[in-house]
Amino acid sequence: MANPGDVVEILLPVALERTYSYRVPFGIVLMPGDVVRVTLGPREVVGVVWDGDGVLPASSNRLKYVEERLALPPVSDHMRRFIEWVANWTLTPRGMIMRMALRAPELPPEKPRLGYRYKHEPERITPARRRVLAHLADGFVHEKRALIEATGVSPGVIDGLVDAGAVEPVALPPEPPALMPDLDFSAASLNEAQALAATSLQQAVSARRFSATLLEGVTGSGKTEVYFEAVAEAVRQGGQALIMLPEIALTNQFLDRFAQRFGVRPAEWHSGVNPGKRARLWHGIAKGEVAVVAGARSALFLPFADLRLIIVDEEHDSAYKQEDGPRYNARDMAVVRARLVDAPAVLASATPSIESRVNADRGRYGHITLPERFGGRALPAISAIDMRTGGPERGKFIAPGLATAVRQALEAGEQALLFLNRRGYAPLTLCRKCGHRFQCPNCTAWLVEHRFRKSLVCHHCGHTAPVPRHCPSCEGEDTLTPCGPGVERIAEEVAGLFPDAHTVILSSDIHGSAERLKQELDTVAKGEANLVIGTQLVAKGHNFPHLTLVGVVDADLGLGTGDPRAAERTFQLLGQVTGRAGRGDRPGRALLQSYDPGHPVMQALMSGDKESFYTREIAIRAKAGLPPYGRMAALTISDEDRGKAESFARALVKVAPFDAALRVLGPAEAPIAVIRGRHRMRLILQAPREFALQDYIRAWLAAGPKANGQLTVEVDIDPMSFA
Ligand SMILES: Nc1ncnc2c1ncn2[C@@H]1O[C@H](COP(=O)(O)OP(=O)(O)OP(=O)(O)O)[C@@H](O)[C@H]1O
Ligand SMILES: [Zn+2]
Repeated sequence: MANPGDVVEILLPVALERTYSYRVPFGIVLMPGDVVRVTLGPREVVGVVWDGDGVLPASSNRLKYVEERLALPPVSDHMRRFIEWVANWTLTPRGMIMRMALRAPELPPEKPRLGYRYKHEPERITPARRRVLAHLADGFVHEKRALIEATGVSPGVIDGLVDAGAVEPVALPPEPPALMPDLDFSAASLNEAQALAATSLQQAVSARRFSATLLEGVTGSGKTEVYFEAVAEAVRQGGQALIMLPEIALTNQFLDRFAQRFGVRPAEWHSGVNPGKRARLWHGIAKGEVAVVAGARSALFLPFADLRLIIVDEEHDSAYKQEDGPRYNARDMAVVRARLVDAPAVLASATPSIESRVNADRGRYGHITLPERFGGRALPAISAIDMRTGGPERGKFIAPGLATAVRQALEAGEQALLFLNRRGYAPLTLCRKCGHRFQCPNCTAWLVEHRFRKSLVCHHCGHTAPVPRHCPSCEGEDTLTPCGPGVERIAEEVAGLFPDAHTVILSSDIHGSAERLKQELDTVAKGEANLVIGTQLVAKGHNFPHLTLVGVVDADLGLGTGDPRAAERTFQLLGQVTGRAGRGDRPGRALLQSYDPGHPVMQALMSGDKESFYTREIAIRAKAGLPPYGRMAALTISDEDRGKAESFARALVKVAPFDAALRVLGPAEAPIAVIRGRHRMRLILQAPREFALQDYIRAWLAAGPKANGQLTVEVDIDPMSFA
């Protein structure tokens, strides 16, 4: 506790490691975690009273005073430790992490909600007044907005009725930020395996201590139903639960399923929630009034008053890794947060990450499996179309075998999905006459043609240019040719093959808004569209009951990338997308178009022998010392001037402290050598599992050359993307 005149340490939202000393003014007492406003140079900033730092001697009498303590819930002890943990892990200044935890605290002044009640007939009556009075005739209090909507009158009409004393205004209590789930609304009757799994998770919640459990169940086995019961347990005990989802999976479908179980939707937390709503939720969560939050990565930093369970659904999803700002993996940080609050974490997936599988195999995580689909439904039968022998004619991308299967599905009144993880029309455009290729002026990347938008787009910096009529290099007319397919080109081919199908394309760039995309997903779920063409966003967690056929247009797409997780990712993505088939009454099947159907990933998918895939992949990782058997970090040094970036990277490598256990690879140009005009040099660090990688990097960077000008050094611990 700090009294007036005392010196306190304040953590400020700036990119510096240290805290700042201020003096406590008269009239207030400060505790660690209190949120305060202070001046920093010419600025006013919001900071948090921090503990544990060396306090400056009270004699330094030039210290400024804290301006005021804000009327916000203090940042809890848990949250402060979590902030320290994430900062330390990602090598990010603590203040920048703290900022994420204080993201939406400014509560807009609560607008008084007014309602109206009928009192007596006015002396003067008009048709508009009559409509209002008729609506109020039920004797209940009606909210102004709802009343206006229902009657179509202007607000003045209501005000007039109030002035005439005919209608009485009533103050309504503020709307709650989220409705309380009804635990007994409609519990699913679980099958035996599900019930066992649910009981075990409920016990973990009741134990009130940290545990981590991998909930591994095949697609359609009912993982969601099972973890809902654990959520119910946390709420039954008066606590809160957080369900984390890859952002795109926060669909109406998920929210509706929650509502089917609990009567209301959960509170949603992601970038699309409007600021007013966010602020009210944030405060409701801090007060413990919001019981269940379904959220994306950033939900980890919410100020839960009494968090008793964290679910990470689709835990293997690389969308959990934040790739800019502090580079953290929300799945891993969820486990950390659970440990700090002594609560269980449940990681759910049909195709777990190798990391989580190894943790489960070693007994560090609990392991619950659901080996079968719910309701006796079979997993889809998966087979390959060998593109070397059974491929389509030149310039086409759908093999005759796949076209036939689609036709059969459509004729049977079923739904088919063609999956290609590539947005746009064509990934490369070139001139047939002179060979000119369209490249982004800011990046080492080809421009992707987007035919719907009639433009060439860079997927790295967003650069957009109209598709020209002439080749800019040789002036040739109509010589430009698209190379390779994106989903739009598949849609074009499909339109020729199946002109009568009701086709939708699901791709993140087409729908404009998340709301529109949610609507499109709903039309698919309802079976209104019978032919779906989609990128990876259709793969994640959706339940399309009418879907019986999945065709993977290019199953080899993710394999040749040199990324140590290429095989794992491909296995997960294809396992996920093929798992959309046959979830309803009719059995499903999937066809993989591949030039290498003998590849272990294709073989594992076709045989359904998931275990042999994991065994093999884990052995490869162990042998090569790759994660999770070894640790990795990537340093990206970038500058507008290539020479500067390169000489800085070389200078850095020269001063790397020697350690026999550590390997420093590079510097080498990053695979995408230039992004947004910045040249990127890459260093990769490989170390044994127990190596204190963060400490090493911290010491190294502190001793190394100082970044100046606009040169930046980005550190990525456990990198997921090597682009
Ligand atoms: N006990 C149950 N009673 C009724 N319906 C169930 C039950 N268990 C699962 N289902 C239904 O089976 C379907 C698949 O369940 P769910 O989506 O929970 O599976 P999942 O394992 O999460 O799948 P995925 O990994 O593919 O996302 C859903 O429509 C769900 O409502
Ligand atoms: Zn670009």
